[in-house]
Amino acid sequence: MRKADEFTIANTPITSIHLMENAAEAFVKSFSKDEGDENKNIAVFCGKGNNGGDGLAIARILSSSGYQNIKVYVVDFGKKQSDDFAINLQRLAGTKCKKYTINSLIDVKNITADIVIDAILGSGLNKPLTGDFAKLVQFINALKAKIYAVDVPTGFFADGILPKEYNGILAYKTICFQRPKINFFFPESITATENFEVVNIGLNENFIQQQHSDFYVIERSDAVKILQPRKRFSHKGSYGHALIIAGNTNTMGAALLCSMACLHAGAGLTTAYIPETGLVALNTLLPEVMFLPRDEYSRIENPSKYQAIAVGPGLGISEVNEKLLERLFDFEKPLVIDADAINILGENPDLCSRIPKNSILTPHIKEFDRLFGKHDNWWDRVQTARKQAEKLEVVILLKNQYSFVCAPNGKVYINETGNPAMAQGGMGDVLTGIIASFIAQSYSSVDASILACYIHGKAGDTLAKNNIVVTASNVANEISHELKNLICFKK
Ligand SMILES: NC(=O)C1=CN([C@@H]2O[C@H](COP(=O)(O)OP(=O)(O)OC[C@H]3O[C@@H](n4cnc5c(N)ncnc54)[C@H](OP(=O)(O)O)[C@@H]3O)[C@@H](O)[C@H]2O)[C@@H](O)CC1
Ligand SMILES: Nc1ncnc2c1ncn2[C@@H]1O[C@H](COP(=O)(O)OP(=O)(O)O)[C@@H](O)[C@H]1O
Repeated sequence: MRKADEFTIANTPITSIHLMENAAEAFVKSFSKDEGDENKNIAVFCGKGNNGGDGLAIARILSSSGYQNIKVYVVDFGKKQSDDFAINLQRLAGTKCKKYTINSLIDVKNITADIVIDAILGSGLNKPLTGDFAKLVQFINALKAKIYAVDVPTGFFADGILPKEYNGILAYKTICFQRPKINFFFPESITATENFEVVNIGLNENFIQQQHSDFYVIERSDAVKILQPRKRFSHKGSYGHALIIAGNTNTMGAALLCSMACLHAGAGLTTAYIPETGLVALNTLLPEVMFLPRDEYSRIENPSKYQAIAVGPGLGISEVNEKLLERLFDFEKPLVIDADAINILGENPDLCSRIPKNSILTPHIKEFDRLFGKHDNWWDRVQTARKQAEKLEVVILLKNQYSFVCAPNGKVYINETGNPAMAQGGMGDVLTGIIASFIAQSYSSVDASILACYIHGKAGDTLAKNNIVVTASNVANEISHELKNLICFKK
């Protein structure tokens, strides 16, 4: 992002001070949607770098937009000021904002505020907070004001391993510029900021796109690009046959949910390879899905007739299922590997080298750590996922509120759709069914994973507009509708 700032400044008529003005305006636009009351006491804390420069410009723009009670606190603990900070300090002089300087902690004693705007340190943070900075931040957090952070909460590292003990600003919301910081996608960031919003500040988009980065946020346009319309004269054979190997006596629901999602995501044919005890439920709930009986003696006679095979949801961990997984590996055909199939691999790590290339593994955090070892932070976990995806030549879809699709070429696609209403059992089974469906329809493993993640979360988002909780079967039923909405964006 720094390079993009520099490029924009050097190659467009935009100067760095203009860019700062854009950033401040974008911040105020978002802030004033949330905080319409112009009489609240707002304290803007500004460091002396560019983050502080943003803070000064924000205070001025808020004041000229009608906010009445703005106090600006310049944090002067002996750091050098940036040029754009200095310009904005001059510009503040003509406004109604009251300005104070904090040279030491003695100066903060009587500060009170309803709202704090934190512009002390932003993306320039290069070491953990200590000394006066740490104490000041502690004081601000204790004000119990609603804190809005500018670009990054002070003390929060935008990328890299987050320190175990976070001692930075506890923001209600961070309004960040142009692109989200990678660390916002990790659960550890919830301490630093409850929410974040990305606002456009006019950085050169072409340049950002050309920059080398292994991390991409999945956008609707990506999903639209991947999704293919159903063609004239096509028939069920055109959309592939998916085999769902899932379910057990007590966990038949997993097989049903997975098959249901596979159906609604458009596979031409779906067969559930489940124990006989599931037959009645399958026929009752999903008459379109075919049945293949599974017991310890059964074999998949003709694997080549399936364009996609998913294995694992509710399968159970047993020697029989371990053998089943080994036989599947012998087919040397990409698989969608979820839940107990991953747990079986966790218990038999030697099997990993036999996973067919281009398979897709869909672990949640616990399954991931069982398979690849315990991790105590998400940054490392995602790095391991990347390494393993490259080494095993598979896609690893690490599931969470934000899921990470780690491709065999080292790229990571971050999915932003989905919400806490979806935090209920069976949701992952649905995702597996959707992926299997897309593989059956001939999408590549990476494309199928990206599209499935996006549409799964999008379905959850639509349903969460009117429901506090969204069940897995609701999501499965919504998929086809979401795909139809998406295809409408295709030119
Ligand atoms: N570029 C642009 O055009 C645009 C940039 N924008 C804005 O700029 C922000 C980045 O600004 P920035 O690079 O000036 O860094 P910033 O976060 O203000 O801090 C700098 C100072 O922090 C210090 N420091 C570091 N760690 C520390 C610690 N632990 N404890 C104490 N001090 C510490 C470090 O000093 P040092 O310790 O290295 O001597 C340095 O002096 C970005 O977040 C966005 O808000 C927008 O306006 C859009 C246009
Ligand atoms: N808070 C959330 N926000 C977004 N997605 C969520 C959230 N909670 C769960 N999900 C999604 O639901 C799925 C849960 O998967 P998993 O834990 O394997 O479920 P199960 O094993 O019950 O089927 C994942 O795709 C995950 O991304």
